Amino acid sequence: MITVALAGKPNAGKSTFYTAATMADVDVANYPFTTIDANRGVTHVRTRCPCLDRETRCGNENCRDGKRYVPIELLDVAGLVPGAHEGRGLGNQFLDELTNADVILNVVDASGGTNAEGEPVPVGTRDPLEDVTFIEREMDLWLAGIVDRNWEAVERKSRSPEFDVDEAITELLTGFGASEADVAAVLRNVEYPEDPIAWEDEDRERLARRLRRRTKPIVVVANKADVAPPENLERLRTETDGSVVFATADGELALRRAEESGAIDYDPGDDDFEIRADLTDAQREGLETVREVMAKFDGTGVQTALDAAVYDRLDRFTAYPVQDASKWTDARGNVLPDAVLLSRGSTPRDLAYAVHTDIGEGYLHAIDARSNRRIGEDHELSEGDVVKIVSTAGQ
Ligand SMILES: Nc1nc2c(ncn2[C@@H]2O[C@H](COP(=O)(O)OP(=O)(O)OP(=O)(O)O)[C@@H](O)[C@H]2O)c(=O)[nH]1
Repeated sequence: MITVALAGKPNAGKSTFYTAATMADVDVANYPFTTIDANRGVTHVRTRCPCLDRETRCGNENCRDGKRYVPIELLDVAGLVPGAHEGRGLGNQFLDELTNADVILNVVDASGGTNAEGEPVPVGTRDPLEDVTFIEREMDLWLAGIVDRNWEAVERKSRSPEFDVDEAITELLTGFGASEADVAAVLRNVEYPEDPIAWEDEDRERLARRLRRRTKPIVVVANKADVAPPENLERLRTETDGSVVFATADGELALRRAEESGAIDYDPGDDDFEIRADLTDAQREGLETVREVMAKFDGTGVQTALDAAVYDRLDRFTAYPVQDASKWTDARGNVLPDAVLLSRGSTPRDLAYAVHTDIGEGYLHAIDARSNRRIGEDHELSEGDVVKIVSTAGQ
C-alpha cells in the first residue's frame, strides 16, 4: 500500500490532520490495517468511481454515491525541529521513519503563529516559507549524513579490483528506501569522481539532495489557512513550486466529527456540507465558520493534499480488476470490489501482479470491461479502467 507521511515542525497541525484523515476508519472494522500502531493508520485518496458510468451505484463500502475512496497508509511523524538531522529533539529517529514513505506532506503553519521550534508567537511573525525549506534541508542533511557515515566502507571496497563505484553507492543507498533505478537515474545526472577517496563533502551532499528529491516528493500543506494573513497565502502561492495546498486541518476534524454524529452530510473532499440535525447556536456558528473557509479554498484541503500527493506527485492512477467483464463483479457478485493504485505506464500484466502476487506465468491476457475487448500486452492502462484478468487459474 502507498504510504504518505506527515512531516513538519511541532504544532503545525500534523496530529490534527492525521486524526481527521484516519477517523472514518474507526468504523471500517473489517479492514486489516485500520490501526497499525499509534501513528500509522489508513486514510484514502478520492476519485471518480466507474460505477457512475452504469445505471446503479456499486454499493462498495468505499464508494459514496460515485465518490470512490481508495485506501492508502498515513504516517504521522513527530515534530521536527531545526538540527533534527544532528539528532536534536530525537530528530534522527523521526527522520528515519520517513524512509518508509513514498511521498511527504510537509505541514507548515501558514499563519506564521509558531516559531522555528513550534512555540506560539503572534500570528504573522514567522515566515512560513522558512518552514517549507527547513524540512527539505533537514531531510537532505540527514541523507547526506548517512552517506557520510558509510563512506569509509565504500572507500575500503574501492581497494578491491572488482570495485564499481556505481554498484557500491547503489548498495549503500537502497537500504534507505531508494530503488536501484532511482540511484542509477541520479548517478547518470551528476558528475562525480570514479575514486571514492577523491569525493568531497559537496559531492556527497549533491548526491543526497538529488536522491531525496527523486525518492521523497513533497506536497506543501499550508495549514491554519483559516487564520493566515493574506500576504502569507500569497507568498506561499507564488514562491513555492506550485505544489502547495491550503488547508484547515481542524476544520476538517470538526466536519468529520459532525458527520459521524449525524449532524451534517459531508464526504471528505467536498467543497461544502449540509446541516441535517438540530444544533446548538455555538455548534452551528462553528460549522458556519468552517464553511466560510471552505468557500475560500474549495474545501478544507485535507483530501486535496492527499490526492495531490498520490495522483500528482506520485503520478498514480486507479484501475479496477473484476472477474466478470459484463457485470463488473468478483466471484461473489460484489460490484467493482477493488481499486488499485498503479504507476503511470502500468500494463494489464502489472495490474495482474498487483492483485495476485503469485500469478507467475499464469497470466494469459486481459479484457477491457468497458468495451469487452481484449487488451494488448503493451497497452498502458489509465484512470478508471475496469479490467478482467484472464489467467490459467481461471481468474
Ligand atoms: N487555526 C487553526 N488551528 C489549527 C489548525 N490545525 C491545527 N490547529 C491547532 O494547532 C495546534 C497544534 O496542532 P497539532 O495537530 O497538535 O500539531 P502537531 O503538528 O501534531 O504538533 P506535534 O505533535 O507537537 O508535532 C492545536 O491547537 C490545533 O488545534 C487549523 O487548520 N487552523
